[in-house]
Amino acid sequence: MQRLSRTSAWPVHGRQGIQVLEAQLQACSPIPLMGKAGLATAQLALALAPYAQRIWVAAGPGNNGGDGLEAAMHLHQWGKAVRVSLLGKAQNLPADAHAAWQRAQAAGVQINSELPASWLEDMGPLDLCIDALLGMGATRPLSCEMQTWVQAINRCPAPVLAIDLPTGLNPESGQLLGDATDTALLVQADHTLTFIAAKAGLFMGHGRDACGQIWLDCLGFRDGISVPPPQALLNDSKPRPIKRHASHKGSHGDVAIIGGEAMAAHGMGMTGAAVLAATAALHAGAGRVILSLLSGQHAESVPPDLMQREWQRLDLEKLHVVCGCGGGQTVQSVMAEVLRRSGQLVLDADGLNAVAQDDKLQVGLRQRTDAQPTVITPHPLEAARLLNISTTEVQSDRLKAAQNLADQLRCTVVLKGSGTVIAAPGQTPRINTSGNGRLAIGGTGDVLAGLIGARMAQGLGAFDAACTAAAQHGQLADDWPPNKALTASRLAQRLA
Ligand SMILES: NC(=O)C1=CN([C@@H]2O[C@H](COP(=O)(O)OP(=O)(O)OC[C@H]3O[C@@H](n4cnc5c(N)ncnc54)[C@H](OP(=O)(O)O)[C@@H]3O)[C@@H](O)[C@H]2O)[C@@H](O)CC1
Ligand SMILES: [K+]
Repeated sequence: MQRLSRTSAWPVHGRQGIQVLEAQLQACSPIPLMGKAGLATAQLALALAPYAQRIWVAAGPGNNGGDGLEAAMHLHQWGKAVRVSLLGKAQNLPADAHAAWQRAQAAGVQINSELPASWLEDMGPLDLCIDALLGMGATRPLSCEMQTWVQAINRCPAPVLAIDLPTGLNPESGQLLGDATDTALLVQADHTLTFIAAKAGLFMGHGRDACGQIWLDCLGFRDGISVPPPQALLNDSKPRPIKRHASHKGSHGDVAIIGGEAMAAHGMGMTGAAVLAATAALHAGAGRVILSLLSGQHAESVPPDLMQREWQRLDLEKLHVVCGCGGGQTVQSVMAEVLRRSGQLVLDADGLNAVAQDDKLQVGLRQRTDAQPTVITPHPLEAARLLNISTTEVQSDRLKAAQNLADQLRCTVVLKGSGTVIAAPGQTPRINTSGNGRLAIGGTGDVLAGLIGARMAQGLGAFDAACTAAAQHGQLADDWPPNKALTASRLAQRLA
């Protein structure tokens, strides 16, 4: 068993991949995998809460419940006061889970079909709750009874350990089951012990909030098991590019930021977005950073390190261009030329909206050559516009949406949001695991675009630059002092 960390590119598998692995693991295991899963759960429970005496296991009607029954048996045998609430009838449990129920009963575990309220008084306050209601078999909206049980777990003041995944979570998308929107219908776990392989839903959407610390037990994985291609890899953190002594400003690339129209349609000046992207590129170590405001004006009060130049005077072929940031409608008029001429390109925000609205620009993006790598950084709504689907469809399969976009537009895609996905043609997508809700403020996307531009300028390929930048951007937010406000400008200035 291991704590999933950010230092390794863990493979992520969907239902089918897990089933393929499961069958092979079971074939070479002398005991049912459920026995291993239950023992691992009990061991983790003991390690997390060594002094816990009173433990409640909420067990569901399938094999996830079976894992819970196995865990309950071990914890009972180790001297804990364990109560199991079983949702459903024991005779309806699948075979392995039924066998686990029989073993737990024979060992003397107290199993009933009620929620704790009625029996808690004679037991005293709970020390730990184990969520074994639903796992990989969760495919439909929560039944009313299941909803009540989920809410009971969430009311429980004790820490919660979820088995395989928190109940209520769609294991593949990270959304709530059945497209529910009320997060009260999702177990909020402190720890999640997942089996066989990491699942995408744990790292995306609501999964990021609901899982707590994620642990993985591969249930006896060994050499010789044939592993299907993963759906994705977790985006491991990477070292920053090293700047050699024997280098000069020209060695670290020139980034140009094109954006910031004078007065956007809604009446607000948008130069700030471009300045943020430029500041990010500067602090991330690009050799030179040029700010080209579409307002045609020179911005006052920007760092003196930034050069300012009209976009028409830029040598686009030689530059790492970041285009879009606050460009409003004005950016539309420059897009064709930017797409055709820019050496390397990051497209963000208004640049993407311009592409979404204009088929010719989409053709222009697709026609960029291999020598003109491009990264686009849509949030879910921008991705939906580009794919001509709804935001809900994007969010229900973020991996697929990012990959479709990458294949259609022949570029690297950074699909932002909870569990940023990085995809490119011919690459296994990455799911970024750093970052948190403090990044959900205006301007942080501009900072990310500027950072990607800087990493490309320093010599990373488009996909690597996107992966490195996403990891670093999120990590900065994770390391941010809790009592200090995180703003986009501060974020840009903390880059290195
Ligand atoms: N197989 C193995 O080798 C191993 C499996 N392992 C463990 O098994 C787990 C997968 O088990 P699983 O496939 O039995 O699914 P599980 O999540 O328990 O749920 C199925 C039950 O729930 C019900 N149900 C579904 N949705 C519902 C809803 N919304 N609201 C209410 N009810 C709902 C569903 O009813 P149905 O939809 O069929 O009517 C059915 O009765 C996996 O996550 C891991 O923990 C480990 O031990 C390792 C080895
Ligand atoms: K569970």
